[in-house]
Amino acid sequence: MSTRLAELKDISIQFGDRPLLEHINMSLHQGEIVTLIGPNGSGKSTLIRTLLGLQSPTTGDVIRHATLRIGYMPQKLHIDPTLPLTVRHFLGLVRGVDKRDIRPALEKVGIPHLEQAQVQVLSGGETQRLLLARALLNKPNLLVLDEPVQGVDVNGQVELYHLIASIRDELNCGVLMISHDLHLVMAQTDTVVCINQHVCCSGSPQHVKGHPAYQALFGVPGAEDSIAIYAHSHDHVHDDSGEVVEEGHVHSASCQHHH
Ligand SMILES: Nc1ncnc2c1ncn2[C@@H]1O[C@H](COP(=O)(O)OP(=O)(O)OP(=O)(O)O)[C@@H](O)[C@H]1O
Repeated sequence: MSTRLAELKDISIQFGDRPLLEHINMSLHQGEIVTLIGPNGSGKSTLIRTLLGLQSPTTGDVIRHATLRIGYMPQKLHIDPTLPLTVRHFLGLVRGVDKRDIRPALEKVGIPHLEQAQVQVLSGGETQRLLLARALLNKPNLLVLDEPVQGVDVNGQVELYHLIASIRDELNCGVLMISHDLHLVMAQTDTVVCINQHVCCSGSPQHVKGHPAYQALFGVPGAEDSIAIYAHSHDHVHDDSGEVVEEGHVHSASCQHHH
């Protein structure tokens, strides 16, 4: 059994009187890649922010192992476009960074040739690699990646997921990441957690892909017409057969949370 790094225990989050997350349980281990998947606005980033301590849960606990060191890759790079800033300088801004670690981090993510490039001119894929390099500078044992393949074409996404898996192999770190495409990420993930307010289903990618709750949200593989990942409207919820339920969440035997 690998070392447990962190645990989310019965996390619920409410904004005003709107419940966003309900009774989420999740564990993160050394050497394991966990992928969070769920519709837009389902609370994935909020859950990650809760793990990071940036968001307080309404109820529930975040348990962090004493040795936990998180390397966080945010969803977006916010940089003033008029500010001249090289890749090397950008990484040098990380608090407590040892400048000797910059070059190896860039090598690890495959962009050492961009050390002197301006960050504003990087392509989508290069920008994501830079953010990944920054997350690695802290010598983390848990990488937390909020949509690491954002703004990258399909081939680039596959490459990035391979890169993340090879970094996991090399560092034996844990990884928690958000993805929008189970099919692209499934070869490089150990565990998938599908959330839509609560944990709809979780387990191996194969298990989740075949689960009715996943299929209700993302469509049945092969039935192209029913795939509606981005067109999905969330003013309603589904039960596990995919039926639309007007109000509230309907519990069923496949729900993996406490009733
Ligand atoms: N501090 C906050 N106060 C009020 N509402 C918030 C707060 N933080 C997040 N929300 C709301 O919670 C919802 C979920 O946001 P979140 O970014 O966690 O979803 P997500 O699953 O990561 O979405 P996406 O896939 O679109 O990135 C959004 O409607 C957001 O506006």
